Amino acid sequence: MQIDLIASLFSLAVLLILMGLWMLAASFTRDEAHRQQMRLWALANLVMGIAYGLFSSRLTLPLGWTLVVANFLLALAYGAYAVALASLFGQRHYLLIKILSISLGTFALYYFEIIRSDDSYRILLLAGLTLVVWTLALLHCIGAWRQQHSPHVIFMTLTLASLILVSLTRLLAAWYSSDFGYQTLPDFSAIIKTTTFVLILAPPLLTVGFFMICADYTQQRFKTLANLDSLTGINNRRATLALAEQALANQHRHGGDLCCVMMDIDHFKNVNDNHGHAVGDEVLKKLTALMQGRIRRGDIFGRLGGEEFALFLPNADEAQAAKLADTLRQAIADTHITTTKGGALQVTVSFGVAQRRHRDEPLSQLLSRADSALYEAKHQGRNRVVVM
Ligand SMILES: Nc1nc2c(ncn2[C@@H]2O[C@H](COP(=O)(O)OP(=O)(O)OP(=O)(O)O)[C@@H](O)[C@H]2O)c(=O)[nH]1
Repeated sequence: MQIDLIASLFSLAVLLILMGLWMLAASFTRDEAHRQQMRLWALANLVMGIAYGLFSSRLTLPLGWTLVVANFLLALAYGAYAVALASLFGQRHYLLIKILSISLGTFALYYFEIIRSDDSYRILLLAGLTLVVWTLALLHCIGAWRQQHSPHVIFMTLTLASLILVSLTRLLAAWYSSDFGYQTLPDFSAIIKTTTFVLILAPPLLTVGFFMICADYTQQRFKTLANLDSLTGINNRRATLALAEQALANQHRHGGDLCCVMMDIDHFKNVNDNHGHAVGDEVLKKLTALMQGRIRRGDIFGRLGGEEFALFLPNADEAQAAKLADTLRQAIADTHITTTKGGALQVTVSFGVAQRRHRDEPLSQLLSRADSALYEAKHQGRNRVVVM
C-alpha cells in the first residue's frame, strides 16, 4: 500500500486545527472548572496543526529549518497536552522535566539537522525526548485511572502507551539502521510506515479522549454539587436522607445500633433580625464547620433546611448519641462567633435524639421521633438535649 505522506500530514494539520477551534469554542460553553485545561489543549492542537502543516510543506520549504521548527512545535504541543492532563487530574506538573526535554530536544534537532545533517540521530534524539514527555502524560493518566476506573481515562492511557511503544520502536530502528530517513518516502520501511500511522492517528484520538474525560468530570462535579448545600458545603436534605436510607439498609443487613440526632439553632430569627441575613449565613457556616470537626468519619451530617441539621450515627446507641449531642451543644454555647461585620455573638442549639427501635423501623418514623424530641427540647427551654 502506498501512503501519500504529504497529503496525510496536510489532512492531519487541517483536522488538528479544526479540533483545536472546536475545543476552544467548547471551552466557552462547558463547565468553568475545566475551561483553562480545555483552552490549553485547544492551543496545543493549533500549535500541532501548524507543526504538521510545516511537515507537509517540507518539499517546498527549506528542509532542515522546517524540521527543526515543526518538531519544536510538536514537542511543545505534547508538553502542553501533558500539562493540561496533570492539571485536569489535579496532579503535579513536572514542568521542569517537560521544559528541559523540549529544550534539549530542540537543541539536538538544530545540531543534528542544521549542523551535522544526520537524520538517524535526529530521529533517535527526538524519539527519546518526546518519550519523556509522553511517559509523564502516561503517568498522569495511570494516576487518574487508579483513583477511578473511567473508560475514557483507560482509552487515553492505551493511546499514550501505543505512542510510547511506537516511539521506542522508532528509537530502536534508528539505532540499528544507518540510512534511516524519510527522504525516500514511498519506499520507507514497514516499521516506519506503521509507526508513522500511529503517530498521525494519536493526536486526534488523544483530543477525543481528553474531551470525553472533561465531560465525565463535568458530569461528576454537577452530581456532587447537586448533593451539596450551597451555603454550608455539607450534604443537602436530599443527599442526607439518601445516605441515611443506605445506613438503615446496612443496619438491617449487619445489625448494630443507629441513632438520629436532629438539631435546630435557637431563636435564629433574632440573629437575622438583629444582625442581618448575611451575618445569619456566616453563623450557619461557622456552626456547620464546628460540628463537622467533632463528628466521626462514618457519621452522616447534613442540613435539612433553614437552621435545621440532622446527624445519623451508625453503631451508636442512645446514650452515646446523647453524649455526643451534649458535647456539641456545650461547644456551640461556649463559642463566640466572630463575624465579618465585627463583634462576636453566641448562639445555642437544641437537640432531639432517637435510636432506631427495630431493624424494620422506616426512616420517616425515626426522623419523626427525633423531631418530636427536638420539639420537646425547644418546649423545655432550648439549649438542651432530649432523648425520645
Ligand atoms: N441567614 C439565614 N437565615 C435563614 C436561612 N434559612 C432560614 N433562615 C432563617 O431562620 C429563621 C428561622 O426562624 P424560626 O423558624 O422562627 O425559628 P427560630 O427563630 O430559630 O426559633 P426556634 O427554632 O423556635 O428557637 C427565619 O428567620 C429564617 O429566615 C439561611 O439560609 N440563612
